[in-house]
Amino acid sequence: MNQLFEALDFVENPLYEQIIDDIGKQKYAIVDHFFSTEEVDALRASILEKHEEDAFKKAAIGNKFDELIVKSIRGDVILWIEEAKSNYAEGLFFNKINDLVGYLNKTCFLGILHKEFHYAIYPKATFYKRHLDTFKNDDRRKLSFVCYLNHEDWQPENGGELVLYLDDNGQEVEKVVYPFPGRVVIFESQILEHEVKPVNTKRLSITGWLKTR
Ligand SMILES: O=C(O)CCC(=O)C(=O)O
Ligand SMILES: [Fe+2]
Repeated sequence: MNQLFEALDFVENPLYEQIIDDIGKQKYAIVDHFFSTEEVDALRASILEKHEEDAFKKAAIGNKFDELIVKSIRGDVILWIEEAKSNYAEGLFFNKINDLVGYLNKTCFLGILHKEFHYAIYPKATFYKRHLDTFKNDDRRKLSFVCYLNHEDWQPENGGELVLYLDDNGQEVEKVVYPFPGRVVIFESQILEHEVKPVNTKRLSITGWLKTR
């Protein structure tokens, strides 16, 4: 009887189904307005407030690299977000993430047990060179998740495009994604190489990973 109720509990979500379909077919999904204008505004206020508090650290790659080398690879500054200490805006963020993860786990058997997210600010003239999001000897990151917190009037000329390097029957194809506010990009961490092109204006985002262990 309990099992029956659990089955009845499941409501198909067309947006999530589209995401699952897209990732299955093309290794990535792009969803515009995943976060509402109100949610993006709240998260933007939060990222900027925390930046002012100087809580951001220069993004580091692994931990042994020389700072100069790091800078030549990536120039963003990041701040990890702790769900347990969420403010109002972060609470809205995690509500949506947890709903999506619950759905993925119910329908795709992905076994996402952990997640990690950080704010990222790319100051003018910074970038993140082409890379894969998985570390050597660590394959726990399954899906990469990026959500943009830029202003409503963000223009393509501001730069900072995310470029996904796709494989089209052995041919490399570039998929250019503009960091428009509310837009979310989800992709297979172990498969898709990608980069962030140099920005001409400060670029705001949350990046994270859904992990198996
Ligand atoms: O901000 C983006 O569009 C991608 C960021 C990224 O690739 C990373 O933080 O690993
Ligand atoms: Fe990345």
